[in-house]
Amino acid sequence: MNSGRGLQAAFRGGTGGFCYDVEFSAPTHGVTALFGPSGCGKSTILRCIAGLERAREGYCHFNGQIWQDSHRFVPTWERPIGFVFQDPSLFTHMSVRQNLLFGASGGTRAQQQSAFSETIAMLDLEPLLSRGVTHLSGGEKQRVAIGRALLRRPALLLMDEPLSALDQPRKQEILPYLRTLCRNASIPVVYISHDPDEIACLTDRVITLDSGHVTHRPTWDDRQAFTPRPSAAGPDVMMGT
Ligand SMILES: Nc1ncnc2c1ncn2[C@@H]1O[C@H](COP(=O)(O)OP(=O)(O)OP(=O)(O)O)[C@@H](O)[C@H]1O
Repeated sequence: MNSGRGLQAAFRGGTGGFCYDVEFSAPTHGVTALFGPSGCGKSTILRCIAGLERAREGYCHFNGQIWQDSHRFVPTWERPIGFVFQDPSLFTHMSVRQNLLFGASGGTRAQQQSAFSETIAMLDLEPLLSRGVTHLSGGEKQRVAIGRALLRRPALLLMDEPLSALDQPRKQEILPYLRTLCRNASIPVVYISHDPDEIACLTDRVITLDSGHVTHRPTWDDRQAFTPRPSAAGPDVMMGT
């Protein structure tokens, strides 16, 4: 495994009776899916990348920074990541604007204001800014959660089935926003889903998992400039290297 740019990860361990042993990498651009049936270990592996789970043996490098190896384990709050979960977990005593600004970081005041304007435009949040979050629809809450994660200016965005708690109409409502985000954001994304349509619509390459193991992984070349794929094309799924 090289230690260049992008994400390089290898985790071996167990949670309860479940054992995993995976190795994969992802480039610095576009959306990499972790895909597989329910219970195959997608969330566990994403939690390992985030440092929310500590694999017994683990290796995780991102853009040359060591997040985990045999000597060190960087805690979650020191990893430059944004995390969007299935449950938006918003602060119910705060307005949409306050939720978005919570934890917003990095750059000058002008850069923060510009990032805020871009994010609310991309996710169409302007009409919601002064509202409380309790009575937002599921899709609106998830848009706020995505905006909040982006405003932390993460170097890597981790998304764990962000649409799975939504019914079909809410999914259809939020998919265009996610598609825009995935195409426009310059942040690499690792995206979990077990929905093939979502994977085809949103992601550029797919790592498939089964029973805690990688069954297929794509090849990629980070020296090539990233060209967003036309929306009609499917993601790059290739046999394991
Ligand atoms: N804290 C835990 N204690 C015991 N077992 C766990 C724990 N967390 C996960 N597991 C088990 O590990 C396995 C993998 O779970 P994980 O949530 O990573 O799968 P997944 O592929 O994300 O599933 P889904 O698509 O249903 O969310 C499952 O069998 C699950 O029951």
